[in-house]
Amino acid sequence: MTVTNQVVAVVPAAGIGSRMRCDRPKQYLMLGNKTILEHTLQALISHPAISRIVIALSPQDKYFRQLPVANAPWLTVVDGGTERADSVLNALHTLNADDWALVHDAARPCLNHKDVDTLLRTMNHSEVSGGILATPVRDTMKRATEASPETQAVVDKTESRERLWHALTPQLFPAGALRIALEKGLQRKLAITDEASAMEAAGYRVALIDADPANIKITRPADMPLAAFYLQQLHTADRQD
Ligand SMILES: Nc1ccn([C@@H]2O[C@H](COP(=O)(O)OP(=O)(O)OP(=O)(O)O)[C@@H](O)[C@H]2O)c(=O)n1
Ligand SMILES: C[C@](O)(CO)[C@H](O)COP(=O)(O)O
Repeated sequence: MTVTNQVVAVVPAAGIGSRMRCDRPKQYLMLGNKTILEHTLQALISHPAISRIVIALSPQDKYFRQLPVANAPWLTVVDGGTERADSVLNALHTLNADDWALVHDAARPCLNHKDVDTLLRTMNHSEVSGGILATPVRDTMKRATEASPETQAVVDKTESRERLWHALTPQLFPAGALRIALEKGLQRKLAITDEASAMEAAGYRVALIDADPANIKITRPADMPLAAFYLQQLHTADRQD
């Protein structure tokens, strides 16, 4: 794959944010003077390698059209699907097969450009088919026993954290190969929770890029003050660069 092929950002933003337990989908919660989604879109479109973003929105989304970015010329909107993978697949149908798809969660606004630069360099590595931002696990990992929501969770066993990483986003793959891998993974009813899992199931090698753990996915209420802090740190660093 050559670097002249276009890099298109794909942003799955059709979730309801149930774990955030708030009055709107979490991507529309405010962080400072913008919504989480606006911060994420800005982090992507301000990178020099990204000229277009395809965003997947819920067909019932009533918030997005109120945002100034809704009419951006570099933005294509598609319908999201039942699962995140369905939303990504719908977006991929608007890309050329030889585009590079840089898939990034709407719920991850604290993305820094240095990590994107490192990820883009995997496009030139012949021994992998793409790559993902990731961070090594730091804590001891416990597997719980089967339990009902009412019972106290107890440890079944301690899992080895040897070579164990948290997968983050963006995840970068050739759009054509990713589309086929996602279609096959969904047909096989595999648990496709990120793009890499579909590519792995299709037999591809995926690079792990050791990235800034500040690139958190805002999932639960406790993530909001942390994301606000990391965004402030990012903007301070940008002003100093
Ligand atoms: N059918 C879906 C489900 C999720 N997403 C997006 O995928 C990203 C990561 O998903 P997650 O953090 O799980 O978001 P939600 O599904 O909204 O959260 P929850 O699981 O708490 O409902 C989010 O930007 C979300 O908007 C999507 O585009 N389409
Ligand atoms: C894609 C992802 O952010 C990588 O960690 C994660 O799999 C999304 O999972 P979710 O359950 O859809 O939030």
